[in-house]
Amino acid sequence: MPQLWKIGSIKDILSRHGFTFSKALGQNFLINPTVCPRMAEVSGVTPDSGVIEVGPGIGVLTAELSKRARKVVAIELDDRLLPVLEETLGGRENVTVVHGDILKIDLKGLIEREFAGMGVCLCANLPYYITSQVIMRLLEERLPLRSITVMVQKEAATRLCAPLGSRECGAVTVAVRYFSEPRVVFGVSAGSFLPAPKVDSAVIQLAVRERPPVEVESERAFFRVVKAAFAGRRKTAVNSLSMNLGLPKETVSAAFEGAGIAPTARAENLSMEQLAALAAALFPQMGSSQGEKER
Ligand SMILES: C[S@@+](CC[C@H](N)C(=O)[O-])C[C@H]1O[C@@H](n2cnc3c(N)ncnc32)[C@H](O)[C@@H]1O
Repeated sequence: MPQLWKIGSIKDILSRHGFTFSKALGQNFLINPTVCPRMAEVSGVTPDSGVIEVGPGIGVLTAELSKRARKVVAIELDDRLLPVLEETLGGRENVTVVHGDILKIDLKGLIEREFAGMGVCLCANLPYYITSQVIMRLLEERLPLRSITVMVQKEAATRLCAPLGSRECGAVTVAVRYFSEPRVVFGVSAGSFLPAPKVDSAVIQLAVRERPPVEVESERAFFRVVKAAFAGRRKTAVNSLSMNLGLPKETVSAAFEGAGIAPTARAENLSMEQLAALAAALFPQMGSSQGEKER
């Protein structure tokens, strides 16, 4: 097993395999030797738990996770990295590398098959082009994950962990807070990666909630309202909801009045409870979108 943390050996492995970085696959590999142990340390992984990693790259984080977990399953899309991972992680018996796409793979089945009887965490330096999609998939499917610890771009970290009511808050912030309690754990400079991206990064952690903080009759209606409210950032929430849900302004205004919300409020001023109250009031008037199923 080569000493992975040295930049020289990382470059050497990659050049021996003729590997070139793919920007399209978000390939910025960690070369700062302190980041992976720190991430693995805060990930919540224990000797009796399992961990899923998205995009192991050449396996620097995987190796740290394998020292602390009972089992690691690392899902990598780029088949060019499979022989590299065979070289770097081949000797580790508690690591399984799966060739697949995190957005398509059957994660529920994988967890049942690979981690029977274990608590499971997810820890990854995410490919940034699919940050929100990956996080929303993990949360919406209600996978039995204890926590999700991921490296994301600094701006994404701020947005995903923003408190409701702040300027950075968006529809994805509400969704993340509905399913989890998020926090920024530590910042990571752009120079910690090869190649160095243009922006800094941060590790965030989502502690998955057992129960959402508000009760909603229909999650579909709730998230349609959230998306519609935040879709017109410079408009009042009444105007955004009316326009994006195709409802008369009077209907939306009445829902605001009924919930005791000022008609001038913007989406970022609304609390989770207020968004839930609006969804409950507007739900009977909202036609269902094609192909969407009630939960
Ligand atoms: C930011 S790099 C992280 C690599 C490594 N974990 C590290 O920290 O050095 C993202 C990794 O995700 C992989 N990847 C990109 N899209 C993916 C997808 N849809 N499913 C699984 N892996 C993917 C890339 O090939 C790359 O290995």
